[in-house]
Formats: sequence, structure tokens, C-alpha cells
Amino acid sequence: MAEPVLVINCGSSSIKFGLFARAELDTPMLTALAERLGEEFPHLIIHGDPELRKDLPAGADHRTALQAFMDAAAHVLHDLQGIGHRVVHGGELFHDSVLLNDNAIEQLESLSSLAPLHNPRNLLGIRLTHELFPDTPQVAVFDTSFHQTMDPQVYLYAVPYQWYEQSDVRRYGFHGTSYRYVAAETARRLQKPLSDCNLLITHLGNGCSACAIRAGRSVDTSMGLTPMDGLVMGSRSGSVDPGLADHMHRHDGLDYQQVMTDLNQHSGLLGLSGISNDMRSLLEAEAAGHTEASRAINVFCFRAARELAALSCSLPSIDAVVFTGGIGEHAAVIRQRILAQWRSIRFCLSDDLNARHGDDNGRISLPGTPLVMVVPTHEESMIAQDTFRLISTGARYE
Ligand SMILES: Nc1ncnc2c1ncn2[C@@H]1O[C@H](COP(=O)(O)OP(=O)(O)O)[C@@H](O)[C@H]1O
Ligand SMILES: CC(=O)OP(=O)(O)O
Ligand SMILES: [Mg+2]
Repeated sequence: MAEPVLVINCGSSSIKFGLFARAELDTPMLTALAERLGEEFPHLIIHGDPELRKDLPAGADHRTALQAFMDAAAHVLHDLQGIGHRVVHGGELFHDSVLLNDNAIEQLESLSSLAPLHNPRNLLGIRLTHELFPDTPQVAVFDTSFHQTMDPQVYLYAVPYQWYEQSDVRRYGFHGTSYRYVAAETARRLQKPLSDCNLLITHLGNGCSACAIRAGRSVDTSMGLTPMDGLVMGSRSGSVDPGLADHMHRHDGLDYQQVMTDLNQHSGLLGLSGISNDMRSLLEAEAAGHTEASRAINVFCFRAARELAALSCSLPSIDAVVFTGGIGEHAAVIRQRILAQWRSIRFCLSDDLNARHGDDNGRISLPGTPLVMVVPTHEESMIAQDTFRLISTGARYE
């Protein structure tokens, strides 16, 4: 058997795994998903050998899920050529994917506070696999890399310039590996070179963002210094007035750390509804008449539309609006409600195509109206591609 690459994609509420042979990046030998981590009913599903569905203990975290996968799949995890990890924040230190060594891992640790729901978990995966496979090369693929093409006028905040020069305060953008995949896949479906494509893509998962792609390159995106900015997310607030921290301190005595924890973990869909961070649960609750669920969903949809409309400023024209991520790919009614909020463009979805999550090309809009598509993301495939590439060049981080 060809020596495969194992990919580990730690998201904020899920871990996705893939085992890839070099020649088959579109069709992994094995895939696995651990989801609803930290919630009441987390579970692990493996497709391949073994075929497995296993409930994890209530509240199970990323560590438990990683270990459960490693135990269940141990018999296929041999002769690995490499292991590719999603790492969310690369900061100013990492502009492209990198073969990891102790020095790179140490540098990564310094970025953890900028993505507290992600980088520590990404490092957990790196450390665990290093213990299990000490001689196997490991590669980090960063969410931030794809957005390196943004111009200074886009990535600079209007704060004292020394903050950028001395403390790397700027907008970085995230979900870049997803945008890289979805942009290329959309171009393929449109039968156009990527360099001719102007796209607005929104990645709606537990973390949510949107990206303007001009001539195939990221020119603006909704997330900033950290993955808290922009859209409303599962448990993150998205953009808020920075004056809010001072207000909550004076009014309720919250210290800065508490405000940050609340904005990261107790806000977004969860904070607004008091029910769940998961859109599936909220749609069920809304159908059962819970107005708190509707409140959260309405804010989510309005804010997504507003960010998309704002990002459209960066594009000379829009070839397609594209939905991806767990919500973007599976929640037809959310796609419809977001576009209904964007009143300056008259989107006309086909109810039938939207309910089916798109025709063969992912189109969900009626012919002759602005093109809207659903294109499933495949971050794992991009990470596998970079992992094979870096292993063959062998260039290590200095
Ligand atoms: N069938 C579905 N209908 C509505 N929302 C869904 C569905 N499946 C997944 N989701 C949403 O997608 C989220 C997970 O998205 P995903 O992109 O896989 O996660 P992560 O951000 O952890 O990588 C869930 O939290 C849930 O809100
Ligand atoms: C960057 C980010 O929010 O990632 P995820 O959607 O996987 O949580
Ligand atoms: Mg994700």
C-alpha cells in the first residue's frame, strides 16, 4: 500500500481526520469526524476501515476525541509518510505551510493567545501524534496563509501604527485553507481559470467568516487579528464595539479576562439563544416555537448578509456567492434567510435546488439571476496536498 498521509483538522467544535494516498487527494482512504465536542452528545464517526459510530462521554473535549480516534484507527495508522495539521493562527511568523521541528512548535506556542479556541488544540494534536509517531514528519498548514495577499489598506487597523510595527496588530483572516479549496473548486465548476474569478465565499461552521476573492486571490475577509471578528458564530460574538469591555467593567465589574471568555465562549448563537451553539439544535428549537432561537438565528443571518455586502466593495463584479462549512453546506433555510436580508441585490433561489443543496455544480439560484452556489469545503484535502509537497522538498523551519 502507498505510504499515506494522516490529516488532523481541529476546529472549535469538531475534529476531522483524513487518511490520504498521494494519488487520491479527492478520495481519502478513511475519513472521520468527531463533532459536538464540549456539548451534551459528542460522537465520533469513522468511514473506512473501521466503519464506526461511537458516542463520546458528555462534554468530551478535543483530547478525548483525538485519543478515541487514534485507538479506533490504530491498525490503519502505520507506514505513515507524514502527518498534516490544520493550525489556525500563523501570525507574522508563518506565511506558508511548514515542516515542523521543535523551534517551529515553540514559535507556534507564542501564538496561542491569539486563537485560544484553536491553536492550543492544534498543538495538542501535534504533540499527541509526535508521541505516537516520533519519526514521522509533521506539517502545519495555516488558516492565515491564504489571506497574505490582502493589501495594507485592508489589513491595517486605524490604531497607533507602532501597534502594528511592534506588536503585529493587524487583520490576518482565517479559514484560508477552506477558501483556497473552495475557490479552486468553484472555478473548476464555473469552467473558468481561477485567476478570472471574482467570488464572495462564506464559510459558516461553528466559526463563521466571509472572504472576497478577486482574480482568484483573497483581497478582504471578515475575521481580523483573532478569529473573533466579523460574523456571529456558534459561541463567539463576532464584531463588537471595543468600548464594550470598559462598559461591562464599570457596569457589572467584569474584568478584562472575563469579558474575553464571555465573548469567545458564551456569545454568538449560544449567548443570544441561551439554548445551543449548534444551528441544528436552534432550528429544531425554532420549529418548536422557542423565540430565543429565532432571535439568535435572525441576528446571525442579518450580520452574515451585512458582512457579505461590505466585502462586495472589493470586487468589480461577483461571479458567484458561495456557501460552505457545516451550516453553509447543510442549512438551506439559513442560506435563504441570509440572502433575503441582502436587499440591494435581488437573489432568487430555487426552493428545490436549495433544499437539495445544489444541482450537480452546486447551483441553488434560478437561471438568469445572480449566481449562488453551495460548494462543500475539503480542508483536509488541501492539508494533505501541502503535506506531500513539503515532505518531498524536505525544507525544515529554521
Ligand atoms: N445539517 C445541519 N443543519 C444545520 N446546521 C448544521 C448541520 N450540520 C452541521 N451544522 C452546523 O455546522 C457546525 C459545524 O460546522 P463545521 O464547519 O463542521 O465545524 P467547525 O467550525 O468546528 O470546523 C455545527 O456547529 C452546526 O451549527
Ligand atoms: C477559524 C475558525 O473559526 O475555525 P472553526 O470554524 O474551525 O472553528
Ligand atoms: Mg472548521
